[in-house]
Amino acid sequence: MRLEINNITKKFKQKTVVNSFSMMIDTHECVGLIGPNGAGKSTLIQIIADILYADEGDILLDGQKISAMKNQIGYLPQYPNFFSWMTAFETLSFMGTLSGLAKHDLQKEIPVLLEKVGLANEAHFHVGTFSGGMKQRLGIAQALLHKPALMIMDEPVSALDPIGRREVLNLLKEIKKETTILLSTHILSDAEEICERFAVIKQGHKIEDATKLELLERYQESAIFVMIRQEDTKWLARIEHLPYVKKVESYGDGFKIHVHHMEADAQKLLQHGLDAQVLFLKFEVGIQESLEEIFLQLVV
Ligand SMILES: Nc1ncnc2c1ncn2[C@@H]1O[C@H](COP(=O)(O)OP(=O)(O)OP(=O)(O)O)[C@@H](O)[C@H]1O
Repeated sequence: MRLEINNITKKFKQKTVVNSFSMMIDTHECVGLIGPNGAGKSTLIQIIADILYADEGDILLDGQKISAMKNQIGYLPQYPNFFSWMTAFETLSFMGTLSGLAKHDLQKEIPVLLEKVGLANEAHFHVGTFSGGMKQRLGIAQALLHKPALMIMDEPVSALDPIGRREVLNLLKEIKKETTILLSTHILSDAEEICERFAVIKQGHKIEDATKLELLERYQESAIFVMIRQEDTKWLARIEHLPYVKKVESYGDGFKIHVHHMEADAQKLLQHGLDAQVLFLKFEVGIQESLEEIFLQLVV
């Protein structure tokens, strides 16, 4: 399976909310579409799910227009809508029939799916009695009914409480073993738990598309973290004027020393400190930012 998102642009009146967005997703990838509120995630997701038309560009699945490949896609909207008076079983049966699945296949498949999403014991309970997490798991079951090759989910966990969030994230970890996933979220830690790759969208533009490792490497700061004794802090005033030191600042329990060329300058700095009889309690080369910090730098 290969999903190609080619130069998608979407305008609402004069406002461009998705701007020449391109990306490729291959089988068994789990990609997080990350962006702040209003970045254009839902709009893009709906275009991929063929619910909304793009003004420009096209979406191809295995080289075919998405409209001809809809049966390969499972879509979970941001706010799935259910009839509260139907049971979970009836809901899946109703939705399955609407999407053209045969009744006898549904009778066999629905119990398997309810088991998979952890709702086997609630199969005959009314959806109106379900928690947010249970409804979202039912939504996932519905999206999986026709065994899609690609699952597209719009903010699947953002609105849930911690328990519901945990239930759904655990379920997604299982589903990703057999299905390709694209999910949108404005909460990076949700995507971080299940996705290996992140596409960052800001004001409709794709501003980053990288794996976790690539992001961490790309945004690693050229800085050295040192912890020294109080009596050695006068050394910091001396190094501020060295040509290879850009800036010295307080950082946590110690100091961050920004340099030009991390490894070479770290050697020089260490030597300089040792010559000045500084006792280093900690000397760390390269300060690793968290993904959250990188994301904030990108979108703010
Ligand atoms: N039908 C519409 N008509 C006019 N403007 C719209 C419409 N749908 C979305 N927008 C606007 O497009 C922009 C992007 O909205 P979108 O819902 O795609 O963002 P999002 O990244 O999913 O945000 P959120 O996380 O808040 O759902 C917003 O400014 C929104 O107000």
